[in-house]
Amino acid sequence: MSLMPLEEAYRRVLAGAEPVPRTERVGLRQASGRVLAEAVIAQRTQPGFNASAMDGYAIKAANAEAGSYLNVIGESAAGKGFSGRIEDSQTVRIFTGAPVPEGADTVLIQENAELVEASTIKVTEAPARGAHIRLAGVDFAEGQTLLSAGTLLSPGSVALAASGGHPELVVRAKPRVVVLSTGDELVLPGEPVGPHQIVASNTFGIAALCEAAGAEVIANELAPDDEAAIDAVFDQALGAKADIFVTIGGASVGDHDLVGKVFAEKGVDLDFWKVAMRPGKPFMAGARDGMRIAGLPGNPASSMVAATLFLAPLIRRLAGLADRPLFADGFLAEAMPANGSRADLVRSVIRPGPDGPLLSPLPRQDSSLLSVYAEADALLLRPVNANPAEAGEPCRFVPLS
Ligand SMILES: Nc1nc2c(c(=O)[nH]1)N[C@H]1C(S)=C(S)[C@@H](COP(=O)(O)OP(=O)(O)OC[C@H]3O[C@@H](n4cnc5c(N)ncnc54)[C@H](O)[C@@H]3O)O[C@H]1N2
Ligand code: MOO
Repeated sequence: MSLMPLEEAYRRVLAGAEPVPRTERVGLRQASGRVLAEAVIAQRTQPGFNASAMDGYAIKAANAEAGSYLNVIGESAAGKGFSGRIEDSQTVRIFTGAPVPEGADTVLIQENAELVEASTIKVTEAPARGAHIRLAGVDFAEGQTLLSAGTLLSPGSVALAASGGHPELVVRAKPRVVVLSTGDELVLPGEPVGPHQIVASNTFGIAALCEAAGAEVIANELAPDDEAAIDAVFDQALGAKADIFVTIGGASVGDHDLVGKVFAEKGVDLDFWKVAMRPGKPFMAGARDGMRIAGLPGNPASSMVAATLFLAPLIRRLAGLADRPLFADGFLAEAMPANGSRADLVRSVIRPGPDGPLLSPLPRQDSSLLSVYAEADALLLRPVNANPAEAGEPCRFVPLS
C-alpha cells in the first residue's frame, strides 16, 4: 500500500462525516461548550418592566428644571418597586434595576440632586427626558429567537438562555468514543512497572484530546498483544454504539502488531493505512457499520500528532462544531534542511514576530519523546520534498492549543 498524502488523508477522514443525530437535555451549568440542537426562544421579556439604570430619583422631566424642588414620596428598590404614582412636583427615590414608578418618565442621577430636607430635593442639573431608563423589552421580547440551532454555547450565550427563562437546553449529544491501547508492555500510571514494561501514557493524552475536541470517552481500555483481547474490546465498542473506535499501537508491521489483522477479521472497511508523514505514518482509517475507526500508531508523539491531524477534526465534525483550518501561517525562526518523501511535522515553539508567529523547532524530534511533545506549541509543517529554507521564510503549522 503506498503512503497517502497528508491532505488527502485529512479529506478522506472527514468525507461524509456528519454531526451525530442524537440530542440530549443539559442543565445550564453543563451547557457551555456544547452545540445547541434546538433554537432557544425567549420565554419572557427582558427587562420585564421599565427599569432604572442609575441610583437617583424617578421624576417627570417637565418638572425638573435646574433649581426646581421635588417632594420625595417613597422609594423603589430592585426587587421592591413603588406601587403608587408620581404626580407633578413629586419624585421617588430609585435605585439601579428598580422599576420606574408610574407617572415618571426620567431618572435624575443623585449626583445632580441635593437633599435639602428629609423629603425634599433640589434639581442641580436638569436631565434629558427619558434619561437613565431601560425600557421594557429593550434586551429582548417574549417569543424572540435568542440563539439558533447549531450555536456553540459560549458563557455569554448561556447567560442569555438563562435570562430567557431556560433552566435546560437541548444540545447535540457528544460523539461516543472508545479508546483501546494495545501492548503487552503497558501498565497504568501508578501501578508497579515490570522490567520490560512501560507506563501507558498517550492512552491518557489521546482520551484528553478526544474530550477537548468534543467527544465523550465512554471507555479507555488496555489490552495485551492478543487478538482475542483486542477483538473483545472491538465488540464492546460496537455493542456500546460507539461513533469512533480509536486504537493506540499495534499499527505497524511487526509480528505483534495485531490491530490491522483484527480489523480485517471484524470486517472493517479500511479506507487507508499509512500516511506520508513523520511522525504518525502508520495511521489507519476505516469504518464498520457506522462506527468509524481510527488506528493510531503507538509511539507517543506519533499518536498525538496523528490524532491532532485526523481524529480531533473528525470528532469536531461529529460533535457539530465548525471545521477549523488544518494549518495556520507563520515564519521560520531558523533555517531548515531539505525534507524527504514524508511531510515532517516538527514539534516547535511559537513566539510573536514582526509579521506573524515565528516558529522554532525543538532540538530533539524522536517520536518517543513526550517531554518534547508536551513543550511544543505547534507542529511546523515541512512539506514533502521541501527545499532547504532560510530563516524568515513563510511556513505553515498546526497549532497545538
Ligand atoms: N519495520 C518497520 N518498523 C516500524 C515501522 C515501519 O514502517 N517498519 N514504522 C515505525 C513507525 S513510523 C512507528 S510510528 C511505529 C508504530 O508502531 P505501532 O503502532 O505498531 O506501535 P507499537 O509497536 O505498538 O508501539 C510503538 C512504541 O510505542 C509504545 N507505546 C505503544 N502504546 C503506548 C501507549 N499507550 N502509551 C505509551 N507508549 C506506548 C510502545 O511501547 C513502543 O515503544 O512503528 C515503527 N516501526
Ligand atoms: O511515524 Mo512514526 O510515527 O515516524 O514514529
